Amino acid sequence: MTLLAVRGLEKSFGGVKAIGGVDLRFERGAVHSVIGPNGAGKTSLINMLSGIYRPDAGSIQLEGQELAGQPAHRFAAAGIGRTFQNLQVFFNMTALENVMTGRHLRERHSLAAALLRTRALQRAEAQSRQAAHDLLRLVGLCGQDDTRADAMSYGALKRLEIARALAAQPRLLLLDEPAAGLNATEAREIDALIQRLAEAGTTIVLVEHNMALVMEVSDHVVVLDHGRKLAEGTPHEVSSHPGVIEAYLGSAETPAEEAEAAHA
Ligand SMILES: Nc1ncnc2c1ncn2[C@@H]1O[C@H](COP(=O)(O)OP(=O)(O)OP(=O)(O)O)[C@@H](O)[C@H]1O
Repeated sequence: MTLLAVRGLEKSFGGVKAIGGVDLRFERGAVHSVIGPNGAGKTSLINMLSGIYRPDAGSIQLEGQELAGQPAHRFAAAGIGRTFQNLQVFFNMTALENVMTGRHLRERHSLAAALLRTRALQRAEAQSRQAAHDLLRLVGLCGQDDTRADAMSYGALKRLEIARALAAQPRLLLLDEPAAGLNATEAREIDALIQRLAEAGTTIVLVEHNMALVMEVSDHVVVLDHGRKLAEGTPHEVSSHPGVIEAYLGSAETPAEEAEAAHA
């Protein structure tokens, strides 16, 4: 069943058409990847899917709810979460506190409740701590609740970023290059984590240059080139698509070659 449907999406910057009329469907519980050569429009697309950029035209519907043109907090409230290439982590806070900041997106308390520290608020805080603890365990950061972010490795911070995004309990999670800068072992941990999330029912949209990860984890791959959808299908279908091979020849290795190189 379709969770997110995108129709006729367009975005230009000056004379550059970053996204030029793209239609997409993201199915519930599946892992979708968006790939393409540098400048293809991947970041522009996920910035629109998370409400950071306002599209020039087109529709973005989450289970029939129109979100195009709404502010970013509406996308979050509707159930779209995301991670960022440049980590959105508070380095002077512990891992647990970082994850709790993500959960606060969903919580609403009155000023009076906060000032009086009502029992309901204390209960909510205890639940929030427990949920953050569980998420750290889920992403493989068990035992690091009280570790300050500035003492964590880059690989651990990438997983902390995912835990922070999950704290808002998104139905659809946009992952912006979660494996960038990671070694092969750390990338495999991200691979396993994505599979666990999808099995638990979270729909994933992955933007990633690590083709080994994309080929391994995706149910469905969309290939963008010059702001347009060049191909889509299973990893096998897109990696043998002549147009995709041609698009990659000018800039980088083909998806299949990149996947092989990443495995080596
Ligand atoms: N904020 C912006 N201002 C001006 N031009 C932009 C902006 N964002 C993107 N572009 C342009 O839109 C086009 C698509 O860029 P985008 O960053 O979406 O591609 P990408 O596929 O994410 O590339 P990469 O893989 O290098 O991150 C590029 O020509 C880029 O220069």
